[in-house]
Amino acid sequence: MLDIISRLRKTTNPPEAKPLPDSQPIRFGILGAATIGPMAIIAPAKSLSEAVIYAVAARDKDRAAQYAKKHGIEKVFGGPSGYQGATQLPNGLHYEWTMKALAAGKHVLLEKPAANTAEETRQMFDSAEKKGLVLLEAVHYRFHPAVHRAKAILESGELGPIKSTHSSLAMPRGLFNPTNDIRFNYSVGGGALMDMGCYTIGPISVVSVEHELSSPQVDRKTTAKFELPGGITSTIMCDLSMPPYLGFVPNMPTFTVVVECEKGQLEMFNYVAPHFMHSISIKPVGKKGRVEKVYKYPDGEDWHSTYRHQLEAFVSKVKGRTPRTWVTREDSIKNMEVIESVYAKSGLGSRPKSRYVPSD
Ligand SMILES: NC(=O)C1=CN([C@@H]2O[C@H](COP(=O)(O)OP(=O)(O)OC[C@H]3O[C@@H](n4cnc5c(N)ncnc54)[C@H](OP(=O)(O)O)[C@@H]3O)[C@@H](O)[C@H]2O)C=CC1
Ligand SMILES: O=C1OC[C@@H](O)[C@H](O)[C@H]1O
Repeated sequence: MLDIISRLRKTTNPPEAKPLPDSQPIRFGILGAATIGPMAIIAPAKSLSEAVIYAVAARDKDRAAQYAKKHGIEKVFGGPSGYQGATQLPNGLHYEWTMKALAAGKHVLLEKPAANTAEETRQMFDSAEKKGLVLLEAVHYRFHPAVHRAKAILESGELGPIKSTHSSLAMPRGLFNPTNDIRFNYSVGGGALMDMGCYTIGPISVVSVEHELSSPQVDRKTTAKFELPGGITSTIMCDLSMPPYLGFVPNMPTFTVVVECEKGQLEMFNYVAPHFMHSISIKPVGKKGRVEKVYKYPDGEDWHSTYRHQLEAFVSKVKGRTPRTWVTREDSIKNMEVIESVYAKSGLGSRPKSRYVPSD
């Protein structure tokens, strides 16, 4: 327990990094005075010598100014040059503001899911490639050593070939307000599948879908079954507002993946935010099981969050180095294709395409 508190404390309030003598920090401008900002980029940047949160832009300048003051950000709105972008806007605005940032010559760290459609995602990556800029969808958990370890166990053959996977991501009712949270707002790209389902899928074909709706086009909860190459089946469940157990006992958030293999099972608890706490339970058939926990890379710290590893990778890429992990153009496009295929199968349809038309 003390370990968890200590990690949490250092993750949210990390020691400040000193500038490097031979490398200029990359200056970031944040688009949106967003809730996720402090955890996803502001705190991580404090402990990275090569990143500075330099500017924040918001629709309401006063709000941006308050946010800047609270988080020690120098510029409000920022200028057209000299900093890179991080878009923390609702999903439906990712395309417009990423295209604008790329057009202004900025590298972009883009919140998940990449956009409302696969076609918009393709266009953003085309634009970034044309201009030689870095664009990364923030699928942050993929950068954490615990997730690398779980993958390595599965790839080692210890548990044999994968037969099926089941991933559940669910938040208790009351955490997000259905009347004003972006997650429940169709016009800005809401839906459980967009918000949390985007973490659960890969290059897979949907077989069946069930949704529970919070409004006519917004899935509060989605469960879907997929088929992967090699006869592997995969199910996902994502819920923005789990009803209380027995009608009154609040649920804990659920972030679990279970992988059934021919020679055993791997279950990872909290794969989305493993830096707080996680466990990887390995249960080989007929043998004693074990639990592994991996909080750090050999050259890292146990309080380095998924977001901090992600930011480090982004900065490395911008600086021309090769990051340990990357989320590719193909990953992001495929993810959106699968999300759209699930919405198509359920009849809800894709989230609305952006009306923004890029000028070049
Ligand atoms: N990586 C992660 O772990 C997480 C990622 N996310 C992702 O980050 C993004 C932002 O999420 P979160 O911080 O929770 O969102 P917020 O509710 O804080 O909204 C983010 C920003 O979006 C703008 N905004 C809010 N509502 C509207 C609206 N109705 N129309 C237009 N703009 C609006 C506001 O910009 P302004 O400040 O200009 O008013 C706001 O600051 C999403 O894409 C989400 O999927 C979210 C949580 C966790
Ligand atoms: O990590 C996350 O967990 C909760 C979600 O609602 C959020 O948007 C997501 O990114």
